[in-house]
Amino acid sequence: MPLLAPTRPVQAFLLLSTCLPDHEYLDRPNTNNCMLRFTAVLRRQQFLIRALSGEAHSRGATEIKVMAEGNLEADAVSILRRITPLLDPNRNKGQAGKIAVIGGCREYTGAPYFAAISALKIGADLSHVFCTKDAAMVIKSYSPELIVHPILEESYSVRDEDKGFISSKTVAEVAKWIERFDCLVIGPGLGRDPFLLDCVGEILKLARRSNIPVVIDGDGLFLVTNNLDLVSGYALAVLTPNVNEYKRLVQKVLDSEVNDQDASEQLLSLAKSIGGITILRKGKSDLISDGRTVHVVSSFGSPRRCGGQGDILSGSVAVFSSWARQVQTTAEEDATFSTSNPMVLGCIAASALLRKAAFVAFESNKRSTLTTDIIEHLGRSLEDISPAC
Ligand SMILES: NC(=O)C1=CN([C@@H]2O[C@H](COP(=O)(O)OP(=O)(O)OC[C@H]3O[C@@H](n4cnc5c(N)ncnc54)[C@H](O)[C@@H]3O)[C@@H](O)[C@H]2O)[C@@H](O)CC1
Ligand SMILES: Nc1ncnc2c1ncn2[C@@H]1O[C@H](COP(=O)(O)OP(=O)(O)OP(=O)(O)O)[C@@H](O)[C@H]1O
Ligand SMILES: [Mg+2]
Repeated sequence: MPLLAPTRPVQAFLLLSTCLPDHEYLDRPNTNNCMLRFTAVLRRQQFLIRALSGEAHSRGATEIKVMAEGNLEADAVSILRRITPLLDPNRNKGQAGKIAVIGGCREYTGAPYFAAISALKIGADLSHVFCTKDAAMVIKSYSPELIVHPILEESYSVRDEDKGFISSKTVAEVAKWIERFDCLVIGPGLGRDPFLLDCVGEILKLARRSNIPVVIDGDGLFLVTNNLDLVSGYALAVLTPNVNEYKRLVQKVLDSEVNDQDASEQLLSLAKSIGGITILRKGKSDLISDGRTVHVVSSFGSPRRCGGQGDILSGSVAVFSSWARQVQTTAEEDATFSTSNPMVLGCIAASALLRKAAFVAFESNKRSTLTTDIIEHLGRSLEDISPAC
Protein backbone atom coordinates (compact mmCIF):
# COMPACT_ATOMS: atom_id res chain seq x y z
CA MET A 1 0.00 0.00 0.00
CA PRO A 2 1.53 3.36 -0.95
CA LEU A 3 1.96 5.67 2.00
CA LEU A 4 3.48 9.05 2.66
CA ALA A 5 6.94 9.35 4.07
CA PRO A 6 8.29 11.83 6.60
CA THR A 7 9.69 14.89 4.86
CA ARG A 8 13.32 15.89 5.03
CA PRO A 9 13.56 17.90 8.27
CA VAL A 10 12.04 15.21 10.44
CA GLN A 11 13.91 12.41 8.68
CA ALA A 12 17.16 14.27 9.16
CA PHE A 13 16.28 15.00 12.77
CA LEU A 14 15.60 11.34 13.45
CA LEU A 15 18.89 10.36 11.85
CA LEU A 16 20.75 13.00 13.82
CA SER A 17 19.10 12.00 17.04
CA THR A 18 20.60 8.54 16.84
CA CYS A 19 24.12 9.98 16.42
CA LEU A 20 24.21 12.54 19.22
CA PRO A 21 24.51 11.90 22.96
CA ASP A 22 21.24 11.97 24.86
CA HIS A 23 20.17 15.35 26.23
CA GLU A 24 22.90 17.22 24.39
CA TYR A 25 20.50 20.02 23.63
CA LEU A 26 18.73 20.18 26.92
CA ASP A 27 17.87 23.42 28.59
CA ARG A 28 19.64 24.23 31.86
CA PRO A 29 18.66 27.83 32.49
CA ASN A 30 19.14 29.54 35.81
CA THR A 31 16.92 32.58 35.59
CA ASN A 32 14.22 34.13 37.70
CA ASN A 33 10.48 33.64 37.20
CA CYS A 34 9.98 36.98 35.51
CA MET A 35 12.59 36.14 32.92
CA LEU A 36 11.02 32.72 32.42
CA ARG A 37 7.64 34.19 31.65
CA PHE A 38 9.26 36.56 29.21
CA THR A 39 11.08 33.73 27.45
CA ALA A 40 7.89 31.67 27.29
CA VAL A 41 6.13 34.51 25.49
CA LEU A 42 9.16 35.09 23.25
CA ARG A 43 9.31 31.40 22.40
CA ARG A 44 5.69 31.32 21.35
CA GLN A 45 6.16 34.43 19.25
CA GLN A 46 9.29 33.08 17.57
CA PHE A 47 7.56 29.84 16.69
CA LEU A 48 4.50 31.60 15.34
CA ILE A 49 6.59 33.94 13.21
CA ARG A 50 8.41 30.94 11.74
CA ALA A 51 5.19 29.02 11.24
CA LEU A 52 3.31 31.92 9.68
CA SER A 53 6.13 32.73 7.33
CA GLY A 54 6.24 29.06 6.35
CA GLU A 55 9.84 28.72 7.52
CA ALA A 56 9.06 26.16 10.22
CA HIS A 57 8.29 23.44 7.72
CA SER A 58 9.14 24.94 4.38
CA ARG A 59 12.00 22.63 3.53
CA GLY A 60 9.72 19.63 3.55
CA ALA A 61 6.68 21.34 2.13
CA THR A 62 7.27 20.57 -1.50
CA GLU A 63 8.59 17.10 -0.95
CA ILE A 64 6.03 14.55 0.09
CA LYS A 65 7.22 11.25 -1.32
CA VAL A 66 5.26 8.06 -1.68
CA MET A 67 7.29 5.30 -0.08
CA ALA A 68 6.90 1.93 1.57
CA GLU A 69 4.85 1.72 4.76
CA GLY A 70 7.82 0.84 7.00
CA ASN A 71 9.36 4.27 6.44
CA LEU A 72 6.44 5.96 8.14
CA GLU A 73 7.10 4.57 11.60
CA ALA A 74 8.44 7.38 13.73
CA ASP A 75 11.58 6.87 15.78
CA ALA A 76 9.65 7.71 18.92
CA VAL A 77 12.33 6.56 21.35
CA SER A 78 14.87 9.02 19.92
CA ILE A 79 12.32 11.81 20.05
CA LEU A 80 11.40 11.00 23.66
CA ARG A 81 15.08 11.11 24.61
CA ARG A 82 15.70 14.36 22.82
CA ILE A 83 12.79 16.32 24.23
CA THR A 84 12.46 15.04 27.81
CA PRO A 85 14.37 17.38 30.14
CA LEU A 86 16.79 16.13 32.77
CA LEU A 87 15.86 16.90 36.35
CA ASP A 88 18.30 19.72 36.89
CA PRO A 89 18.71 21.22 40.40
CA ASN A 90 19.06 24.66 38.81
CA ARG A 91 15.56 24.62 37.41
CA ASN A 92 12.62 26.32 39.12
CA LYS A 93 9.04 25.25 39.60
CA GLY A 94 7.18 25.73 36.37
CA GLN A 95 10.08 25.27 33.99
CA ALA A 96 9.12 21.66 33.29
CA GLY A 97 5.67 22.74 32.18
CA LYS A 98 2.44 24.41 33.28
CA ILE A 99 -0.61 22.82 31.72
CA ALA A 100 -4.31 23.67 31.97
CA VAL A 101 -7.22 21.39 31.12
CA ILE A 102 -10.51 23.02 30.16
CA GLY A 103 -13.06 20.29 30.83
CA GLY A 104 -15.20 18.56 33.42
CA CYS A 105 -18.96 18.87 33.91
CA ARG A 106 -21.77 17.14 35.80
CA GLU A 107 -21.47 13.92 33.78
CA TYR A 108 -17.72 13.67 33.32
CA THR A 109 -15.19 14.22 36.08
CA GLY A 110 -12.81 11.39 35.19
CA ALA A 111 -11.66 12.69 31.80
CA PRO A 112 -10.23 16.08 32.94
CA TYR A 113 -8.66 14.39 35.95
CA PHE A 114 -6.93 11.77 33.77
CA ALA A 115 -5.58 14.42 31.40
CA ALA A 116 -4.37 16.73 34.17
CA ILE A 117 -2.83 14.08 36.42
CA SER A 118 -1.08 12.44 33.45
CA ALA A 119 0.63 15.74 32.71
CA LEU A 120 2.01 15.77 36.27
CA LYS A 121 2.97 12.09 36.25
CA ILE A 122 5.02 12.60 33.10
CA GLY A 123 6.89 15.48 34.69
CA ALA A 124 5.02 18.78 34.28
CA ASP A 125 5.29 21.00 37.36
CA LEU A 126 1.77 22.43 37.52
CA SER A 127 -1.55 21.21 36.26
CA HIS A 128 -4.76 23.26 36.40
CA VAL A 129 -8.34 22.26 35.63
CA PHE A 130 -11.03 24.79 34.59
CA CYS A 131 -14.39 23.04 34.96
CA THR A 132 -18.01 23.54 36.03
CA LYS A 133 -18.88 24.18 39.66
CA ASP A 134 -20.50 20.74 39.97
CA ALA A 135 -17.39 18.98 38.77
CA ALA A 136 -14.86 21.00 40.75
CA MET A 137 -15.33 19.51 44.23
CA VAL A 138 -15.27 16.01 42.80
CA ILE A 139 -12.07 16.61 40.85
CA LYS A 140 -10.40 18.29 43.84
CA SER A 141 -11.24 15.25 45.92
CA TYR A 142 -9.48 12.94 43.48
CA SER A 143 -6.19 14.73 43.97
CA PRO A 144 -4.72 17.56 46.00
CA GLU A 145 -2.05 18.00 43.31
CA LEU A 146 -4.43 19.63 40.85
CA ILE A 147 -5.35 23.31 40.91
CA VAL A 148 -9.07 23.39 40.19
CA HIS A 149 -11.02 26.46 39.04
CA PRO A 150 -14.83 26.09 39.25
CA ILE A 151 -15.66 28.71 36.64
CA LEU A 152 -17.60 27.13 33.79
CA GLU A 153 -21.42 27.29 33.75
CA GLU A 154 -23.97 25.14 31.93
CA SER A 155 -27.31 26.43 30.57
CA TYR A 156 -29.35 24.93 33.40
CA SER A 157 -27.67 27.20 35.97
CA VAL A 158 -27.82 30.47 33.99
CA ARG A 159 -30.82 32.67 33.15
CA ASP A 160 -31.00 33.77 29.51
CA GLU A 161 -30.62 37.44 30.42
CA ASP A 162 -27.41 36.69 32.37
CA LYS A 163 -25.68 34.67 29.66
CA GLY A 164 -23.69 37.53 28.10
CA PHE A 165 -22.38 38.70 31.47
CA ILE A 166 -21.55 35.19 32.72
CA SER A 167 -19.75 34.35 29.50
CA SER A 168 -17.55 37.48 29.71
CA LYS A 169 -16.84 36.78 33.39
CA THR A 170 -15.79 33.20 32.63
CA VAL A 171 -13.44 34.24 29.84
CA ALA A 172 -11.98 37.00 32.05
CA GLU A 173 -11.20 34.41 34.75
CA VAL A 174 -9.23 32.32 32.27
CA ALA A 175 -7.58 35.45 30.84
CA LYS A 176 -6.04 36.15 34.28
CA TRP A 177 -4.11 32.90 34.05
CA ILE A 178 -3.61 32.15 30.40
CA GLU A 179 -0.16 33.72 29.85
CA ARG A 180 1.27 31.41 32.51
CA PHE A 181 0.34 28.23 30.66
CA ASP A 182 2.57 26.40 28.19
CA CYS A 183 -0.40 24.58 26.70
CA LEU A 184 -4.17 24.18 27.12
CA VAL A 185 -5.98 20.87 26.74
CA ILE A 186 -9.51 21.72 25.67
CA GLY A 187 -12.36 19.24 25.81
CA PRO A 188 -11.89 16.16 28.01
CA GLY A 189 -15.22 15.68 29.78
CA LEU A 190 -16.50 19.09 28.70
CA GLY A 191 -19.98 17.86 27.75
CA ARG A 192 -22.04 19.39 24.98
CA ASP A 193 -24.08 22.09 26.63
CA PRO A 194 -24.43 24.85 23.99
CA PHE A 195 -23.85 27.75 26.39
CA LEU A 196 -20.78 26.12 27.90
CA LEU A 197 -19.38 25.33 24.45
CA ASP A 198 -19.90 28.95 23.36
CA CYS A 199 -17.85 30.11 26.35
CA VAL A 200 -15.13 27.59 25.57
CA GLY A 201 -15.10 28.84 21.97
CA GLU A 202 -14.30 32.29 23.38
CA ILE A 203 -11.54 30.79 25.56
CA LEU A 204 -10.10 29.14 22.45
CA LYS A 205 -10.10 32.49 20.64
CA LEU A 206 -8.33 34.02 23.64
CA ALA A 207 -5.70 31.24 23.60
CA ARG A 208 -5.13 31.86 19.92
CA ARG A 209 -4.77 35.62 20.37
CA SER A 210 -2.25 34.93 23.14
CA ASN A 211 -0.32 32.37 21.03
CA ILE A 212 -0.86 29.61 23.57
CA PRO A 213 -0.71 26.08 22.12
CA VAL A 214 -3.91 24.04 22.38
CA VAL A 215 -4.66 20.31 22.31
CA ILE A 216 -8.30 19.70 21.39
CA ASP A 217 -9.90 16.43 22.47
CA GLY A 218 -13.27 14.89 23.35
CA ASP A 219 -16.12 17.41 23.31
CA GLY A 220 -13.66 20.13 22.32
CA LEU A 221 -13.56 18.31 18.98
CA PHE A 222 -17.35 18.44 18.81
CA LEU A 223 -17.03 22.23 19.24
CA VAL A 224 -14.31 22.80 16.64
CA THR A 225 -15.76 20.38 14.09
CA ASN A 226 -18.81 22.63 14.04
CA ASN A 227 -16.72 25.84 14.17
CA LEU A 228 -13.59 25.13 12.15
CA ASP A 229 -12.54 28.78 12.08
CA LEU A 230 -11.63 28.44 15.75
CA VAL A 231 -8.55 26.41 14.84
CA SER A 232 -8.11 26.72 11.08
CA GLY A 233 -4.57 27.82 10.23
CA TYR A 234 -3.43 27.87 13.87
CA ALA A 235 -0.02 26.17 13.81
CA LEU A 236 -0.06 25.65 17.58
CA ALA A 237 -3.26 23.55 17.54
CA VAL A 238 -3.38 19.75 17.82
CA LEU A 239 -6.55 17.69 17.35
CA THR A 240 -6.62 14.18 18.87
CA PRO A 241 -9.74 12.49 17.46
CA ASN A 242 -10.86 8.94 18.28
CA VAL A 243 -12.72 6.86 15.73
CA ASN A 244 -16.06 8.71 16.10
CA GLU A 245 -14.52 12.14 16.36
CA TYR A 246 -12.40 11.49 13.26
CA LYS A 247 -15.42 10.34 11.29
CA ARG A 248 -17.29 13.55 12.12
CA LEU A 249 -14.25 15.65 11.19
CA VAL A 250 -13.74 13.91 7.83
CA GLN A 251 -17.42 14.25 6.98
CA LYS A 252 -17.45 17.92 7.86
CA VAL A 253 -14.15 18.99 6.31
CA LEU A 254 -13.67 16.65 3.36
CA ASP A 255 -17.36 15.92 2.78
CA SER A 256 -16.55 12.20 2.48
CA GLU A 257 -16.37 9.01 4.50
CA VAL A 258 -13.29 7.69 6.32
CA ASN A 259 -11.05 5.82 3.91
CA ASP A 260 -8.97 3.21 5.70
CA GLN A 261 -7.26 2.07 2.49
CA ASP A 262 -5.58 5.43 2.02
CA ALA A 263 -5.56 6.49 5.64
CA SER A 264 -2.33 8.50 5.44
CA GLU A 265 -3.30 10.45 2.33
CA GLN A 266 -6.71 11.24 3.80
CA LEU A 267 -5.21 12.44 7.09
CA LEU A 268 -2.67 14.54 5.22
CA SER A 269 -5.39 16.13 3.17
CA LEU A 270 -7.55 16.73 6.27
CA ALA A 271 -4.72 18.46 8.14
CA LYS A 272 -3.91 20.54 5.07
CA SER A 273 -7.56 21.52 4.62
CA ILE A 274 -7.65 22.87 8.19
CA GLY A 275 -4.67 25.09 7.44
CA GLY A 276 -1.81 22.82 8.50
CA ILE A 277 -2.83 22.13 12.06
CA THR A 278 -1.59 18.88 13.61
CA ILE A 279 -3.95 15.91 13.80
CA LEU A 280 -3.32 12.72 15.78
CA ARG A 281 -5.77 10.07 14.59
CA LYS A 282 -6.07 7.47 17.37
CA GLY A 283 -6.55 3.80 16.61
CA LYS A 284 -4.78 0.46 16.35
CA SER A 285 -1.88 2.54 15.06
CA ASP A 286 -1.79 6.25 15.79
CA LEU A 287 -1.37 8.40 12.66
CA ILE A 288 0.00 11.92 12.96
CA SER A 289 0.04 14.67 10.32
CA ASP A 290 0.42 18.41 10.04
CA GLY A 291 -0.48 18.50 6.36
CA ARG A 292 3.16 18.12 5.34
CA THR A 293 4.31 14.89 6.92
CA VAL A 294 2.63 11.72 8.13
CA HIS A 295 4.01 9.53 10.92
CA VAL A 296 2.80 6.30 12.45
CA VAL A 297 3.23 5.10 16.02
CA SER A 298 2.26 1.46 16.31
CA SER A 299 4.72 0.16 18.90
CA PHE A 300 3.49 -1.66 22.02
CA GLY A 301 -0.14 -1.02 22.99
CA SER A 302 -2.74 -2.95 24.88
CA PRO A 303 -5.85 -4.83 23.79
CA ARG A 304 -7.87 -3.22 26.61
CA ARG A 305 -10.08 -0.39 25.35
CA CYS A 306 -11.22 1.06 28.70
CA GLY A 307 -12.37 4.69 28.64
CA GLY A 308 -9.87 7.37 29.57
CA GLN A 309 -6.80 6.34 27.56
CA GLY A 310 -7.39 9.18 25.12
CA ASP A 311 -7.45 11.59 28.06
CA ILE A 312 -4.01 10.40 29.15
CA LEU A 313 -2.88 11.03 25.60
CA SER A 314 -4.19 14.61 25.41
CA GLY A 315 -2.48 15.59 28.70
CA SER A 316 0.73 13.95 27.48
CA VAL A 317 0.70 15.70 24.09
CA ALA A 318 0.44 19.02 25.95
CA VAL A 319 3.56 18.27 28.01
CA PHE A 320 5.70 16.75 25.27
CA SER A 321 4.91 19.44 22.71
CA SER A 322 5.82 22.09 25.32
CA TRP A 323 9.09 20.31 25.98
CA ALA A 324 9.81 20.00 22.26
CA ARG A 325 9.32 23.76 21.84
CA GLN A 326 11.49 24.44 24.87
CA VAL A 327 14.35 22.30 23.53
CA GLN A 328 14.07 23.90 20.11
CA THR A 329 14.64 27.39 21.48
CA THR A 330 17.84 26.27 23.17
CA ALA A 331 19.17 24.15 20.29
CA GLU A 332 19.83 26.89 17.83
CA GLU A 333 22.93 25.26 16.40
CA ASP A 334 20.79 22.33 15.30
CA ALA A 335 18.86 23.87 12.41
CA THR A 336 17.22 20.63 11.33
CA PHE A 337 15.79 19.90 14.74
CA SER A 338 14.70 23.47 15.35
CA THR A 339 12.62 23.46 12.16
CA SER A 340 10.72 20.24 12.95
CA ASN A 341 7.14 20.84 13.99
CA PRO A 342 7.16 20.58 17.82
CA MET A 343 3.45 19.75 17.90
CA VAL A 344 4.14 16.69 15.72
CA LEU A 345 7.13 15.69 17.88
CA GLY A 346 4.91 16.02 20.98
CA CYS A 347 2.26 13.76 19.43
CA ILE A 348 4.80 11.09 18.51
CA ALA A 349 6.34 11.13 21.99
CA ALA A 350 2.97 11.06 23.79
CA SER A 351 1.56 8.28 21.66
CA ALA A 352 4.62 6.07 22.14
CA LEU A 353 4.72 6.63 25.90
CA LEU A 354 1.01 5.96 26.40
CA ARG A 355 1.21 2.78 24.36
CA LYS A 356 4.24 1.58 26.34
CA ALA A 357 2.56 2.33 29.69
CA ALA A 358 -0.62 0.57 28.51
CA PHE A 359 1.44 -2.43 27.42
CA VAL A 360 3.18 -2.66 30.81
CA ALA A 361 -0.05 -2.14 32.76
CA PHE A 362 -1.72 -4.88 30.74
CA GLU A 363 1.15 -7.26 31.51
CA SER A 364 0.24 -7.10 35.20
CA ASN A 365 -3.50 -6.45 35.15
CA LYS A 366 -4.74 -8.15 32.00
CA ARG A 367 -8.54 -7.81 31.65
CA SER A 368 -8.85 -5.65 34.74
CA THR A 369 -6.45 -2.98 33.37
CA LEU A 370 -7.97 0.47 33.95
CA THR A 371 -6.89 3.97 33.02
CA THR A 372 -5.58 4.57 36.55
CA ASP A 373 -3.30 1.52 36.19
CA ILE A 374 -1.88 2.93 32.96
CA ILE A 375 -1.28 6.32 34.60
CA GLU A 376 0.69 4.57 37.36
CA HIS A 377 3.04 3.18 34.69
CA LEU A 378 3.71 6.45 32.85
CA GLY A 379 6.66 7.48 35.02
CA ARG A 380 8.45 4.13 34.95
CA SER A 381 7.87 3.77 31.22
CA LEU A 382 9.42 7.17 30.54
CA GLU A 383 12.28 6.47 32.95
CA ASP A 384 13.20 3.33 30.98
CA ILE A 385 13.58 5.46 27.85
CA SER A 386 14.87 8.72 29.28
CA PRO A 387 16.30 8.53 32.82
CA ALA A 388 15.48 11.49 35.08
CA CYS A 389 19.10 12.29 36.01
N1 LIG B 1 -14.36 8.81 32.99
C1 LIG B 1 -14.70 9.85 32.24
O1 LIG B 1 -15.13 10.90 32.72
C2 LIG B 1 -14.52 9.77 30.78
C3 LIG B 1 -15.12 10.73 30.00
N2 LIG B 1 -14.93 10.80 28.67
C4 LIG B 1 -15.53 11.93 27.99
O2 LIG B 1 -16.76 11.53 27.47
C5 LIG B 1 -17.12 12.44 26.44
C6 LIG B 1 -17.55 11.66 25.21
O3 LIG B 1 -16.40 10.98 24.73
P1 LIG B 1 -16.52 9.66 23.86
O4 LIG B 1 -15.15 9.19 23.59
O5 LIG B 1 -17.46 8.68 24.49
O6 LIG B 1 -17.15 10.29 22.55
P2 LIG B 1 -17.64 9.59 21.26
O7 LIG B 1 -17.98 10.67 20.32
O8 LIG B 1 -16.67 8.54 20.84
O9 LIG B 1 -18.95 8.81 21.68
C7 LIG B 1 -19.94 9.39 22.44
C8 LIG B 1 -21.28 8.77 22.07
O10 LIG B 1 -22.29 9.42 22.79
C9 LIG B 1 -23.00 10.28 21.95
N3 LIG B 1 -23.14 11.54 22.67
C10 LIG B 1 -22.22 12.10 23.48
N4 LIG B 1 -22.71 13.24 24.01
C11 LIG B 1 -23.95 13.40 23.51
C12 LIG B 1 -24.97 14.37 23.68
N5 LIG B 1 -24.83 15.43 24.47
N6 LIG B 1 -26.10 14.19 23.00
C13 LIG B 1 -26.27 13.13 22.21
N7 LIG B 1 -25.36 12.18 22.02
C14 LIG B 1 -24.21 12.31 22.67
C15 LIG B 1 -22.19 10.38 20.67
O11 LIG B 1 -22.93 10.66 19.55
C16 LIG B 1 -21.56 9.00 20.63
O12 LIG B 1 -22.43 8.03 20.16
C17 LIG B 1 -15.88 13.32 26.20
O13 LIG B 1 -16.01 14.53 26.89
C18 LIG B 1 -14.80 12.51 26.82
O14 LIG B 1 -13.69 13.30 27.16
C19 LIG B 1 -14.06 9.86 27.97
O15 LIG B 1 -12.84 10.53 27.86
C20 LIG B 1 -13.92 8.55 28.71
C21 LIG B 1 -13.68 8.70 30.18
N1 LIG C 1 -7.23 -0.96 18.51
C1 LIG C 1 -6.25 -0.42 19.22
N2 LIG C 1 -5.12 -1.11 19.48
C2 LIG C 1 -4.12 -0.56 20.19
N3 LIG C 1 -4.16 0.67 20.71
C3 LIG C 1 -5.25 1.41 20.48
C4 LIG C 1 -6.36 0.92 19.73
N4 LIG C 1 -7.30 1.89 19.70
C5 LIG C 1 -6.81 2.92 20.39
N5 LIG C 1 -5.59 2.64 20.87
C6 LIG C 1 -4.73 3.49 21.68
O1 LIG C 1 -5.44 4.05 22.77
C7 LIG C 1 -5.21 5.44 22.84
C8 LIG C 1 -6.55 6.10 23.09
O2 LIG C 1 -7.35 5.93 21.94
P1 LIG C 1 -8.92 5.80 22.02
O3 LIG C 1 -9.40 5.56 20.65
O4 LIG C 1 -9.30 4.83 23.10
O5 LIG C 1 -9.27 7.29 22.50
P2 LIG C 1 -10.61 7.86 23.11
O6 LIG C 1 -11.80 7.10 22.62
O7 LIG C 1 -10.59 9.31 22.89
O8 LIG C 1 -10.40 7.57 24.66
P3 LIG C 1 -11.21 8.20 25.89
O9 LIG C 1 -11.99 7.06 26.44
O10 LIG C 1 -10.17 8.70 26.82
O11 LIG C 1 -12.07 9.31 25.37
C9 LIG C 1 -4.58 5.88 21.51
O12 LIG C 1 -3.39 6.60 21.69
C10 LIG C 1 -4.23 4.60 20.82
O13 LIG C 1 -2.83 4.47 20.70
MG1 LIG D 1 -11.68 10.75 24.02
